[in-house]
Amino acid sequence: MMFKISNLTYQYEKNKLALNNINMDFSKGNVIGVIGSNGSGKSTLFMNLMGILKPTSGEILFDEKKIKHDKKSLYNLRKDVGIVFQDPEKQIFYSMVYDDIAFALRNIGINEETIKERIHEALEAVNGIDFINRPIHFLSYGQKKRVAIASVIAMKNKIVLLDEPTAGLDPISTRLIIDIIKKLSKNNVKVIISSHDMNLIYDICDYTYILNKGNIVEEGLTEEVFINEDKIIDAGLELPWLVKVCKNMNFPIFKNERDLYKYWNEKIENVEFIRKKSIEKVT
Ligand SMILES: Nc1ncnc2c1ncn2[C@@H]1O[C@H](COP(=O)(O)OP(=O)(O)OP(=O)(O)O)[C@@H](O)[C@H]1O
Repeated sequence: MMFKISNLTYQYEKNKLALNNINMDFSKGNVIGVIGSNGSGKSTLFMNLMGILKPTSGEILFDEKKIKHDKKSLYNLRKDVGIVFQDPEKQIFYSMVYDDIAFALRNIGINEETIKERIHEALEAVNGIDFINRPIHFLSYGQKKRVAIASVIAMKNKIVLLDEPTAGLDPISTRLIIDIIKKLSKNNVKVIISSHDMNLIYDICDYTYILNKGNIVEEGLTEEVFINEDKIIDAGLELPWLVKVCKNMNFPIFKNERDLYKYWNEKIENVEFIRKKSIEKVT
């Protein structure tokens, strides 16, 4: 059950390509990152994947079949693929949280009993069970975003697209979202994240694509795509802080903070050991 994109081009206006002949294969990772600066084409890509936009040329294969844009095909596609838009307001259809999450589930014919269970489960997962009977417009931006994520969790999609999942969120909510993404991945849901938050991508994606003005300029295992700093800078991005620190300290490049501290503490202990030994020798 996977997306494969070949030679996808998308054009909103004449003489300007929002996506220029791109190729992607989402079987290459479990949590896939798509990074790029403002206007690089990330949202356009996601809207093509959801069938909201139709490729100008090239094709998107899902499960080895070309995506079709008739009502029935899109209905089937969206049973498997869910999206959380950057702006949670875009995703709200009903005034009450419960009904809003229930909407998509009712749409695919799930019974009310199961819907109730799924809504509880999904809201628990985003730490938002308190919102269940609240009107959505009473919620803050970050709370709305969590409701939007609960909606896709409740759908039990096989693939989830997250457009800037942590933009505008405080550190606690950001950590919560990271945990949710890790949990989804553990449950074999493929997660595709678009972001210009390099730290987020470095932390959770195992495979990453870099978009620059509609072109894919780099792709690979996440640890490897950040090796070429010039390409990152050229794409209007920056290195994740961890990579920057490791690089400038001439350390090996670590994938997580814990390994860096472990390495540093061992180094310090070593230095301490040598210092003690040298004192022993002298005395
Ligand atoms: N509805 C539209 N009509 C015309 N041009 C558009 C439209 N939407 C996007 N574009 C153009 O397409 C290009 C890609 O935009 P897109 O929104 O996909 O970028 P993005 O990477 O998601 O940006 P951001 O990080 O700001 O969300 C930009 O040059 C943008 O100006």
